[in-house]
Amino acid sequence: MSDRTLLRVEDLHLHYQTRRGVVRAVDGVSFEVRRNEALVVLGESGCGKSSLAKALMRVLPRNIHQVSGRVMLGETELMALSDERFRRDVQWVRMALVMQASMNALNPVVRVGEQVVEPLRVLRRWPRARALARAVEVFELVGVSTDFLRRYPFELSGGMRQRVVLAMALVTEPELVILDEPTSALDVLTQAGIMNVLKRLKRELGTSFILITHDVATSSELADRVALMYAGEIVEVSDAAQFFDAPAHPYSQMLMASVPRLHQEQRPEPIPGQPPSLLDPPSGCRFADRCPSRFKRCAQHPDSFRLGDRRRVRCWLYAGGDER
Ligand SMILES: Nc1ncnc2c1ncn2[C@@H]1O[C@H](COP(=O)(O)OP(=O)(O)OP(=O)(O)O)[C@@H](O)[C@H]1O
Repeated sequence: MSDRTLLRVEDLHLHYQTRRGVVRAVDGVSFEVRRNEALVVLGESGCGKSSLAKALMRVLPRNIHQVSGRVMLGETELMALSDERFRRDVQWVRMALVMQASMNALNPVVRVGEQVVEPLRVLRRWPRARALARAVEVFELVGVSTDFLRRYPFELSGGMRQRVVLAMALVTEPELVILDEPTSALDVLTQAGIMNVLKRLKRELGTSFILITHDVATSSELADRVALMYAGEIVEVSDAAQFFDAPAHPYSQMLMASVPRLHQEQRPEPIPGQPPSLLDPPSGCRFADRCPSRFKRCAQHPDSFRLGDRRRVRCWLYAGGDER
């Protein structure tokens, strides 16, 4: 692992048990995040993005069928830690998660300042005054007036509540912050404000981010790297500039062609068809049914092929590269 690598995920699986069978929400996912890097995990609804975040952060529902793989945070092998050690040393300490719609999950009867310092009070046992002094710092960082520390969530707009949730994630100075659709419930202007805060945080704090989104426009704002998910797998992971300029996987190409753009002569082309069910995904390439480039070999499950230095594509078209 290069010393710039903060997180390395190898062959991560998260399968759920349901009455209808096993749902393979995360099905053999590998990627890495460097220090001070933002990786965007992009993909359509239901492809397994939130499940990936939950598996990394060990926020798991009860109906787990399988969770496996290797996750290294710095020198720490996370999957080998007991729940107790994980909670004490990693969760909210080195790695924080801003869950989807978490701005609506703030406790309505507790002042936001008290909520923001809770990780410090509970995990670090900081006295109240010291913790509140840190809250002032993080409020300034995320652009919320410190007058708001004494307010209740209902007194804040959606955008301000989202910043408060971000402040809560940052209060312990984690090395990695995972953000699951942090702007999807907000209007366009408020979304832009949050994205600007994230860009500034990345610049000023040196924190690494995993930003989960279904929205190509949002992803292009912050991304250094992009991992595109499809039906529980990562089909392409590459530098953001490469991904947006010259996407390699046929799904990446079709996704980019489906996005409306200013100054674009061609009309956006929606991708025909539907992703397969994760209950019983096809044994070959999961995108084959929708892929205009499919050929005989796509009936077999493709490996992830290396294409240049830090790019990998799960598609037989690239089988000439080094297999892994
Ligand atoms: N606890 C659970 N039990 C069974 N199936 C689940 C559970 N949680 C999620 N799923 C299923 O796992 C698959 C992946 O869901 P997940 O929420 O991770 O996707 P997503 O890409 O984050 O989508 P969205 O953006 O809509 O949340 C979906 O088919 C979903 O229905």
